[in-house]
Amino acid sequence: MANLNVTIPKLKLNDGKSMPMLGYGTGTAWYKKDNDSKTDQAAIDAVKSAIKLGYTHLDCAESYGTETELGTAIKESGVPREELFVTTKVSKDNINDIAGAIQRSLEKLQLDYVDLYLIHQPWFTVSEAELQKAWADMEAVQASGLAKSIGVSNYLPSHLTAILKTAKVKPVCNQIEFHPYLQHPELLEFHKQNGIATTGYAPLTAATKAKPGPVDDYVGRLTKKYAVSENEIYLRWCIDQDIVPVTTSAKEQRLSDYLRAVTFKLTPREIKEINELGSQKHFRGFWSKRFKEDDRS
Ligand SMILES: NC(=O)C1=CN([C@@H]2O[C@H](COP(=O)(O)OP(=O)(O)OC[C@H]3O[C@@H](n4cnc5c(N)ncnc54)[C@H](O)[C@@H]3O)[C@@H](O)[C@H]2O)C=CC1
Ligand SMILES: O=CCc1c[nH]c2ccccc12
Repeated sequence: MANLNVTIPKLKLNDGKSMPMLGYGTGTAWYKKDNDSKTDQAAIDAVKSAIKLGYTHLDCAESYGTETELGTAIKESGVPREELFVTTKVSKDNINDIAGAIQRSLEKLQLDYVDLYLIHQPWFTVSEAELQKAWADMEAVQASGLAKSIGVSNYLPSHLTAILKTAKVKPVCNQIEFHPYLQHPELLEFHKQNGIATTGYAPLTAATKAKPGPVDDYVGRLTKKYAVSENEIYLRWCIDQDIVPVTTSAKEQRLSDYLRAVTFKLTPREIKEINELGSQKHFRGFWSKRFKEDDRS
């Protein structure tokens, strides 16, 4: 397998830290843990392959049940801690004990700190005051040094507006589902106005879950032009818009292929064409019951 020896570019965050612009996720369809107390060797091996290939941005969450495996993989990889960017997320079960949740996550991860700590979803804190309290608890985690940066996931403009009213520290990012069939133009504009970076999960949806679709033919032509697969076009389409895609696979070949996304650049016209074609279809693969049917933000 070709090790491309690529350099993954970094995105500067609003707190001065930097995030590698291609993430490797550990909470996905390929990995389903049937017993939370058992360590899964396949998951450890998959993360180690990713790190060996050059992935440094590693995305996790306490809900995934993979923090122990991620921690073991990091340790066994031998890569110095400071070369990695590790994210985990607090789950709804622990939203009233964020201080305890980060400690437990760090223990499983065998780390002294995470680079990024996120609130996984907003809807369990229904009132504005509860959203604000949870965010203040995140700020305390950052002040304690256990998370270098703090952010949110699956937040809508209304949730962000609520926390920004009382925030001492702005979220560095909002991790949202992002692909041509879920482009969130208003939310992205809100992020831009407030200096909040966008991290995009499920970036390969148009190729893996939402076919056939209006972008298929055009993206097919781009695969020939750039001699890459559809997956890399979708990853590059994110990166070229300063959106950090978080993808995954247990297959080493696929992980190696994804890295080609940092070896070429789409033109502004190609990005615009994918945006326009993609807007003709709406598809949400995650949390659809939590978002209102008509909510595309
Ligand atoms: N914050 C949140 O609420 C969420 C965060 N995430 C994070 O994002 C990460 C990536 O999410 P995904 O939806 O998996 O991203 P994705 O859209 O990049 O899909 C990756 C999946 O597609 C498969 N795939 C790639 N090419 C394929 C092909 N040609 N044929 C068939 N399958 C193919 C891969 O094997 C892998 O299972 C997660 O591991 C997690 O860390 C994911 C969902 C929600
Ligand atoms: O965060 C994204 C969705 C997801 C993937 N695996 C799990 C496990 C438990 C909660 C959520 C998720």
